[in-house]
Amino acid sequence: MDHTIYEALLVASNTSSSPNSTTATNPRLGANTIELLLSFFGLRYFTPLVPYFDNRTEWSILAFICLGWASCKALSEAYNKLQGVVKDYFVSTVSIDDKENIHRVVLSWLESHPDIIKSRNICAETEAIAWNGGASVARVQSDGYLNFSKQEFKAPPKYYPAMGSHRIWWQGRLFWVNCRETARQGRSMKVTVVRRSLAISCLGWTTKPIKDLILRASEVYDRSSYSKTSVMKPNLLEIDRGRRCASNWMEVVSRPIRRMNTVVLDEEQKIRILDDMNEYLNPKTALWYANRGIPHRRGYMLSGPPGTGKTSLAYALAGKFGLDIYVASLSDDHMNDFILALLVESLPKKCVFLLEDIDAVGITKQRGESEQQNLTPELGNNNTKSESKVSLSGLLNALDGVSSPEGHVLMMTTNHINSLDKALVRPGRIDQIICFKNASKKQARELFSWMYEDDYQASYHDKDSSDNSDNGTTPPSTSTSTDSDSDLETSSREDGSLLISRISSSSSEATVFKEEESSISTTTEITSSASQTLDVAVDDLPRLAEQFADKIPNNKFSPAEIQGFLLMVSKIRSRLLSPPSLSLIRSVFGSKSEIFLCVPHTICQDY
Ligand SMILES: Nc1ncnc2c1ncn2[C@@H]1O[C@H](COP(=O)(O)OP(=O)(O)OP(=O)(O)O)[C@@H](O)[C@H]1O
Repeated sequence: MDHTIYEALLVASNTSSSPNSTTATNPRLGANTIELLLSFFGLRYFTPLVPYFDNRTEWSILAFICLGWASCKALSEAYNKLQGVVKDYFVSTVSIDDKENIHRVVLSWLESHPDIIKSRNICAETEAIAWNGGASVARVQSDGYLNFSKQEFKAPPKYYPAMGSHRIWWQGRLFWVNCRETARQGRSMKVTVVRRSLAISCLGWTTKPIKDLILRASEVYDRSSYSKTSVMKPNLLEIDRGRRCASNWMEVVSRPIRRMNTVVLDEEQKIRILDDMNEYLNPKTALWYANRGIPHRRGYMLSGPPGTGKTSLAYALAGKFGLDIYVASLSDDHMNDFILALLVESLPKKCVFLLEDIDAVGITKQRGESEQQNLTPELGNNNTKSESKVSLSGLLNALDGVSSPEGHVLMMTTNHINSLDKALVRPGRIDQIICFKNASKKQARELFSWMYEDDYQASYHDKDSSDNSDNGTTPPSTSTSTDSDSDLETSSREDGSLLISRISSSSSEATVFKEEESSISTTTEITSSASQTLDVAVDDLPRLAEQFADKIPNNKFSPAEIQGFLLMVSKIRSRLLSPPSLSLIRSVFGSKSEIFLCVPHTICQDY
C-alpha cells in the first residue's frame, strides 16, 4: 500500500507541477487515484480491475468505489445476519462462567482432548508439584544427595486452550469451544474483575450433545479427583498497570485426602462434628431451612494453641465429605472488605470455606473501634501487614449478609478465642466451637501408631473402615487412586504376625536421574522412604505406642511437637540402619524420648 500511495503522490505532484496536464493526457492518474482509494477503503482485492478504468471520468471511478464499498458492507452484513440466523436456529450453545466449578471440570477435560493437544493456539502451565500426579524429577549427585535444580523444566507442562475459538470433535460431532475473558471495573474503581468463560456450541436444535459432553467431563474429573481434595486460594491477578484484584478462586493443588484417623482428637468431639456436618450437608436439611426462612449456613470455630490440629481437621473433614476447601487469610496484603465479599459471593454451593487465624489481624477489636481506618479500600499501600484491611463489619457482612451464599461450611481457626468480638462467635454465625488442646497420653499413642503404620497398611485399614462407616456419604468405589488392593501384598511372618507391604506404587516413585562422574545422567528409579516397609510386626506397634505414650507428660506437648519428634526419629532410624531394627526404635523411645521432646532441635546433634 505504501508503494501505491507513494506512486499516487508522485503522480499527483507531477500533475500539479505541470499546469497544462489533464486526466485525459495522463491516464495513470486515474488508475493511481483508484488504487490509492481502494487501499484506503480496504478494497485492495479490486485493484486488478483498475486498468479498466483508465481514461474514464473521475465520476465513474468514484461510483465504482462507492459501489465496491457498499457491496462489501452489504456482503459482510449479510454474512453476519446469516451467521446470526444459523446461530439462532441451528446452533445450540451452553456457556459456563468460571464462577462455576463445572468450568474447571470442563477445562481439565479439554486439556486432554486430542484436538486441543493438537491445537495451534494453546497455553502452557508449569506443574511441578510432586503429589499432583507427576513424579518429582530429581538428580542423585555423586555424594548421594538429591538435586531438584530446574525440576520445573523437566516436569512436563500442562496445556489448556488459549483465549479464542477452538474446534473439537467428540463422538462424531463437531463442537466449538469459545474461551472468553471479560474485565469489568469493580466498585472501588481500583479493582478490575476478570471473568473467564467457556461457550460450547454445536450444530443442532438441542443442547443434549453439549450436556452429554459436560457429563462426560464430570465423570472423568470425578474419577481422577475422587481421592483428592482440591485446595483453592484467591486468584490474585496482576492487571491494569500493577493494580491487583481477586476475581475468583483458583485451584492451587489437588492433594491426597487427609484421612480422619490421621487427626488425633477426642473421639466424641470428632463424631459430634462429623454427624453435625453430615446432617447439615444433607439436601433435606437445606429444604428444611428454606421452608422456615432460616439461612442455610453452618459455622465452626476451631480454637486452640498452635500445632494442635485445627487446620488438619478442616482438611480431613473436607476430604471425608468429598468437598473442596477454599482457604483465605484476612491478613493477606491485598485483602479488603470488597475483595472478601467478592470471594465469599463466588463460593460454590458445597465446599469448606476456611478462614485461618482470624485473631492474627486487627479483627479482634470491638465493633466500631478503628473501623474507619479498616474501611479504606486502598490496595497495595504500605500499611503494616499485621493490620487487616478487612473491618469487622465487612467480615460479618461477607459471612452472612443478604448477598452471601448458603450451603457451604464455614470454618475459622484461632489461637485466642477470648479475644474475638462476641458478634463473630454468636450462635448463627458459629454453631460449634471445637477446642483443641495439647496432646494427652492417648493422643500421643495414636500419633505414634499412625506415624509408624506402613503407609499402605494405613490406607488399607482406612479403606476398610471408611467402607463400613461412611453412612452412605461416600460414592461407590470407582476410584482410580493408587490405593488399589492389587498394590498390596499381605504375608504372614514367621512369628505369626502380619506384615503388609506395598509391592509397587506409581505415585510414590520418584524418577531420578543418576548423576554420573562424567555428568551424564542415567535414569533409575527409587522408591521414596515413605513407601519403605517398617520392619516392625503389626502386632508390635500397639505395645510400642503404649511404651511411647507412657513417656509423654499429659497436655504438655502439642501434637505438632510430637509429630516433629517422631519424624526426627524416623530420619535417624533410616540413616543409621537399613533396614531399621526394632531394637533401635525400642532403645530410642525407651530411654530418650522425654529429653528429645524438651529439646527437639538437638536431636540430630545427639546422633
Ligand atoms: N491433632 C493432631 N492430629 C494429627 N496431627 C496433628 C495434630 N495436631 C497437629 N498435627 C500435625 O502438626 C502439624 C501442624 O498442624 P496444624 O496446622 O493442623 O495445626 P494448627 O492447630 O492449625 O496450627 P496453627 O494454629 O499454628 O495454624 C501438621 O503437620 C499436623 O499433621
